[in-house]
Amino acid sequence: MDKTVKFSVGLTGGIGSGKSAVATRFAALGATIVDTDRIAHSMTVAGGPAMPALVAEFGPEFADASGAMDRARMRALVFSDATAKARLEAILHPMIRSAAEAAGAAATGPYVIYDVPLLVESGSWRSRVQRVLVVDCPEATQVARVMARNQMTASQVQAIMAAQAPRSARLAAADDIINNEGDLTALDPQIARLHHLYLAFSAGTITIPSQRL
Ligand SMILES: CC(C)(COP(=O)(O)OP(=O)(O)OC[C@H]1O[C@@H](n2cnc3c(N)ncnc32)[C@H](O)[C@@H]1O)[C@@H](O)C(=O)NCCC(=O)NCCS
Ligand SMILES: Nc1ncnc2c1ncn2[C@@H]1O[C@H](COP(=O)(O)OP(=O)(O)OP(=O)(O)O)[C@@H](O)[C@H]1O
Repeated sequence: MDKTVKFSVGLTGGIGSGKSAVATRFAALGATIVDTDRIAHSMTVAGGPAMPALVAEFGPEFADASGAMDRARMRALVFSDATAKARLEAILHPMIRSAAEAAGAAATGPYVIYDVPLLVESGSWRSRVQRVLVVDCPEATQVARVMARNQMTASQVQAIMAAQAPRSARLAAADDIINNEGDLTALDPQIARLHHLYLAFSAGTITIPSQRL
């Protein structure tokens, strides 16, 4: 591994699994977090760098009156039409990847956590991180949490889950797993243990298993 590149972890999990809750806690311990959902949002605000290409591809009705992406309209389209989802991703993913890499290169923490919902689905992300950390909870818990957070119906949440890798595929790709079935306080000891492991990897006092290099 290039010594100038910081040790990096790809944090992933299905919608509503608890990635943001986990990332916030790692940040409190000093890790640098690069949140690809947040980057994606910044690309699609009014005047955002992806907006000209999105309007050209999908039409002006996919921008709201301010010029930002109409997220509800785009969500309804892409989670019922796989081709439209691929067209959206073809515009956004390269932009998200390069902004995420720039943020990672500027990291001030001892290691970097890239929060990437689609890490298992995307070969290019898997090869960019040294370690894959999966946040896991039962699918019924994901549905309940997202329904409560976003005022969505169960079938709307299930349509998004159907567009993501299955739970079994994510678990098979994991180097580390955080179980988020319980309450939020159950995260803390799991995160403390992994933080010490990642500090040791980043300091070189433990060797990273070769299959991740
Ligand atoms: C589809 C969009 C318009 C829905 O917007 P919305 O505000 O409702 O959701 P938000 O962006 O906050 O994403 C919430 C969650 O949806 C899931 N999700 C988002 N995009 C995708 C996708 N392309 N495929 C599968 N799941 C997705 C993730 O679990 C994500 O954490 C938006 O997610 C989007 O622009 N997606 C394309 C960019 C992308 O792939 N982002 C994922 C991170 S790289
Ligand atoms: N252990 C928990 N107990 C109760 N609520 C939780 C727990 N973990 C997360 N939540 C809540 O569930 C919702 C989803 O969590 P969070 O936003 O962290 O998931 P996420 O994986 O980042 O979601 P997304 O894929 O949509 O970005 C939030 O409202 C959060 O507050």
